[in-house]
Amino acid sequence: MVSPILVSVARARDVLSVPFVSEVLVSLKTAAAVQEIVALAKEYLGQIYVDWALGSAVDDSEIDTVLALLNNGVSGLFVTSAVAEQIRARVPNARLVIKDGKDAAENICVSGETQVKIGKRRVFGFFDEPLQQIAKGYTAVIELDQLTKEYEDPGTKTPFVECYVAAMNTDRPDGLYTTLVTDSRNQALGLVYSSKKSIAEAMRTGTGVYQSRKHGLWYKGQTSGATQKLLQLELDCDSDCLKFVVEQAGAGFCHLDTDSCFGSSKGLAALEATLWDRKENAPEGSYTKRLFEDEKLLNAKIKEEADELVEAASKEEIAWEAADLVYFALARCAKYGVTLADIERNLDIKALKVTRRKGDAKPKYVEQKAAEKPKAPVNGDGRIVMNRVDATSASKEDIEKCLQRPIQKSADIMNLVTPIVEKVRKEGDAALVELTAKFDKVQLSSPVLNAPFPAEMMHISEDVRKAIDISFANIKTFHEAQNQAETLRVETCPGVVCSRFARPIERVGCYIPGGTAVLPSTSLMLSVPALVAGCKDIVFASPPGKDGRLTPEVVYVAHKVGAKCIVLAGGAQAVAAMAYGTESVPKCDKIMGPGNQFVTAAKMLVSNDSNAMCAIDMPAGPSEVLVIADKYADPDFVASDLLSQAEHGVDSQVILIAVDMTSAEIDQIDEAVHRQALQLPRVEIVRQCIAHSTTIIVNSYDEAFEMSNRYAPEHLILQIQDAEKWVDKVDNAGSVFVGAYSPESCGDYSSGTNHTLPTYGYARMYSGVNTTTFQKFITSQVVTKEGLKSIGKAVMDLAAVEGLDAHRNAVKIRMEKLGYI
Ligand SMILES: NC(=O)c1ccc[n+]([C@@H]2O[C@H](COP(=O)([O-])OP(=O)(O)OC[C@H]3O[C@@H](n4cnc5c(N)ncnc54)[C@H](O)[C@@H]3O)[C@@H](O)[C@H]2O)c1
Ligand SMILES: N[C@H](CO)Cc1c[nH]c[nH+]1
Ligand SMILES: [Zn+2]
Repeated sequence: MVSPILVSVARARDVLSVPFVSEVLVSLKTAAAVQEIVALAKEYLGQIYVDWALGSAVDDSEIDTVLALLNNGVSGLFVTSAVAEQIRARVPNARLVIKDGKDAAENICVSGETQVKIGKRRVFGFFDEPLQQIAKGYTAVIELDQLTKEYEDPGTKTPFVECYVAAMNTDRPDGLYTTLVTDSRNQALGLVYSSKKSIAEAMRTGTGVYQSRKHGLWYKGQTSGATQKLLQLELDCDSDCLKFVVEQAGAGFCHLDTDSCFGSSKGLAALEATLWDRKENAPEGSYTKRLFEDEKLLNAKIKEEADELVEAASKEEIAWEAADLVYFALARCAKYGVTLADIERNLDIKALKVTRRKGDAKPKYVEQKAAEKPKAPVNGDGRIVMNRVDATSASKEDIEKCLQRPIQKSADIMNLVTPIVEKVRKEGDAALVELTAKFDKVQLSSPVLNAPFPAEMMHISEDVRKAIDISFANIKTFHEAQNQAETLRVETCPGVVCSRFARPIERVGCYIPGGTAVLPSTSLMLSVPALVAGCKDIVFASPPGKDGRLTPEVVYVAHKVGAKCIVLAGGAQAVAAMAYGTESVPKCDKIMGPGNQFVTAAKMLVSNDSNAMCAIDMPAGPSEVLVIADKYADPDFVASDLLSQAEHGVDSQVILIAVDMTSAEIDQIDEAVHRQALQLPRVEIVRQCIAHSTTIIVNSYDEAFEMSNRYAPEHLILQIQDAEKWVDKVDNAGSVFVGAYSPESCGDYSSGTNHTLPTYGYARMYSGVNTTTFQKFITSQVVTKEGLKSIGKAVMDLAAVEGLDAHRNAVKIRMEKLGYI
C-alpha cells in the first residue's frame, strides 16, 4: 500500500474522521490510549503508525505497551533515538521510525527536520506546501486539522483528492489515470480509468465512480444495481496506477455477471462464495447444509480431516487432505459469519507480532495419541502393529468398520481427471507432452517409442532376463490353457445348431503403473494374455522415470510380446491417449491394467463415453490381501504375506483373520510384523497401511470364510491346516493362495496366474485379467428346414405377444413356403 499522505491525528478516535483511511499517525500521549489504538489497528491493519510521545525513559510497563501495539497490528512506532536504544533488543529495527539523530538502520532521519524513511519511502512532515512535496514523490505527514482547514470546500475540492492527484502521474494522452479495482482480499475485479473529477465524486459518495472514456463520469452499478462501496484508495509503487478497494454488490463487477473481468473466482474465494450461498439457500440434500445444521458432524469431520492430514505422506495426499480440512474449517467459519478476509486479517496480525509463543503443542494433544491408541501403528514406542478386534465380543458395526477400505474420493477425482482427459482428446500429442512435464516432471520430445525397440534400451542383467523369461513362460502356459480356441457347438434341438467362437480384440492398451514403484511384472501380466489371445496391436503405456527413460525391463517385455509401441505417459493422460488416439498413439479398443486413482477414474470415464468406443477390463485399485491363519501357521510367514501387500501403498489394506487363536499366538504375528517391517526400505508406507489394517479374531473356519467372502479380497491367502480342503468355501476373491508355501508374491510374478485383479470388493462380480479379457465371443447358428419346424411356431407366437409382426413374418414366410402352415 502506498499513500501520498500520512494523516497525523492527536487522538485515536480521530482515525475515524479520516476518510478512506490511507495511513494514519496516531500520537500516543497516555498509556490509557493503547487499547483504543489496538482496536483500531486491528481494523485498519497495516495502516496505523504510532508516534511515541510518552517521554524518553521506557520502563517495564512501557515495554509492555510497545509490544501490545506492535503485536496487534500497529505497523511501526515513531520514536526518538533515546527510546529506540531502550527497546531495540525487543523490537525489530524495521518496525521503528527514528524521529531524531542519526540511526544506523535503514530508517534514516535528518536531525532538526522532520524527514524520516519508512522502508524505502521518504516521509516529510508538517510542511507549508505539502502538495509540492507530494508532487516530488514524498509522502507528507499532514495534521488532520491542517488538512481540513486548508481546503474549505470538501464537496468539490477535497484535500484528499488534491493529495492523490498531486502524487499521481499518467502518460496517457487523455490524462486519465489507470485504475485497478480490487476487493478487500486484493483480488482483481477489473481495470478502469479515473479523472480528478471521478476521484472526487468517488470520495464524496463513498462509492465506485470512474471516468468512462466514452461516456464521461461512470457511477458503477447505477443501472445494473451492481454498486460498489469504496473502502480504500491506494497508489502503486511509482504512482502511475490508482487502486480502488471496494465491496462489490449485485452480480459482480463484470458486465458478463462474473465477480471479476478476469473470470469467476477460483480456489478459496470460490469455495467461500459457495459456502455462503449454501448457508442462505442450500438445495435439498446438500451436504454442506447438513454440516451447518449438525455441529457435531461438522466438528467431527474437522478432527477427522486434521488427523488424515497428519497421516498423509506424499505431496499429492497432503494437498488432498489439506483441501478437505480447509473445506470443513471454512464451513465452520461461514456458519459463524467469519469470512476469508477475517481469517487473513488474523494471519496478517500474527505476522506482525514481535513476540512469539514457544509453540509447543498442548499436553492433551501430545498425550492423546499414546493414550487413545495403545496398538496404533505410530504409538508411543513407535511399533508397527495391526489393530485388533475380537469378533466374538465386538459389535457388528465395529467389525464392519475394520473391513472398510480406505476411502477413495471418486467424485473429486473425477473433477480432476475430466479436464485432463478432455485436453488429451482435443490436443493429442501436445497435451500428452505438456501433462507429462506437469505431473511426471519430464520434458519429452516425443511421447511414443515405436517398435522395433533399440537394444540399448533393454539392458538388463542376465538374472533378471532369466526371471522374466521363466515368468513369461509360466504366464503364457497358464493363459494358453484358458484360450478357448475351439468353437463351441451345441445342437439345442433337432436341426438347430448354436455355436460360439472367440476372436481377439484387435487393438489393446496395457497400462503399466510407474508412480510409486515401477512394475515390469504388470507388463507381463497384461501383454502375455494379449499375445495368447492373438491381439493384432499391443500398445504399452507407462510413465517415464525422472530421467525421461523407460524401465529397460518393460521395454524388454514389450519386445518379447511384439508390442507395437510404448506410450511414455502415465495417469489419466495415458488412458485418454489410448482411448481416443493421438497423432502418434494408436486408438485402442480396450484398455487394461491397474493404476492409482487417476488411472482408475480415467478408465471409468472413457469407458462411459460412447464416442471413445473403448472398453476397460475392471476397476483395479490399491492392492489388498486377506490372510486366514490358524495356530498352525508360521507367524513369520503370515507377517511376510501381510507386509508384501502393505508395502504397495499407503492406501493398500491388509486383513488377518485369526481362527481360534490365543492373544499370545497373535502377539507373535504382531511381533514378526513389526520386526520385519523395520527392515523394509518402504517402512513408512507400510506404517501408514498398517494403520488402517486389522487382525480379526474368530472362533471357527466357517466364520472366517463367511467374513472373507463378505470382504471379497483381491488376494486371499490360506495359512490353515488342510488349506486345500477349504478352497470350496471361497465365493468371492480375486486369486487364492493355498497353504504355507504359496506366498502371494509367487502370483505377483512367476507362478502363471495373473496379478491384475479386482480390488475394493469388486471381486464379488469381476474376474481378474485372463485370456478372455482380450477376446470377445461371437455366437452363430445354423437352422435347417427341420430346425425351423422345431422352433418356428414358438418364434411366431412370441413375436405376436410382443406385437412385432415383421419378426413373425420372417418365420411365417419360410414356414408357408415349406408347407408347414
Ligand atoms: N489391483 C491390481 O491388480 C494392481 C496391480 C499392480 C499395482 N496396483 C496398484 O496400482 C497403483 C499404482 O499407482 P502409482 O501411483 O504407483 O502409479 P500409476 O502409474 O498408476 O500413477 C502414476 C501417474 O499418476 C499421475 N498423477 C500423479 N499425481 C497426479 C495428480 N495430482 N493429478 C493428476 N495425475 C497425477 C501421473 O501422471 C503419474 O504418471 C498402486 O495403488 C498399486 O497398489 C494394483
Ligand atoms: N500385488 C500387486 C497386485 O495387487 C501386483 C504386483 C506387482 N508387483 C508386485 N506386486
Ligand atoms: Zn504385490
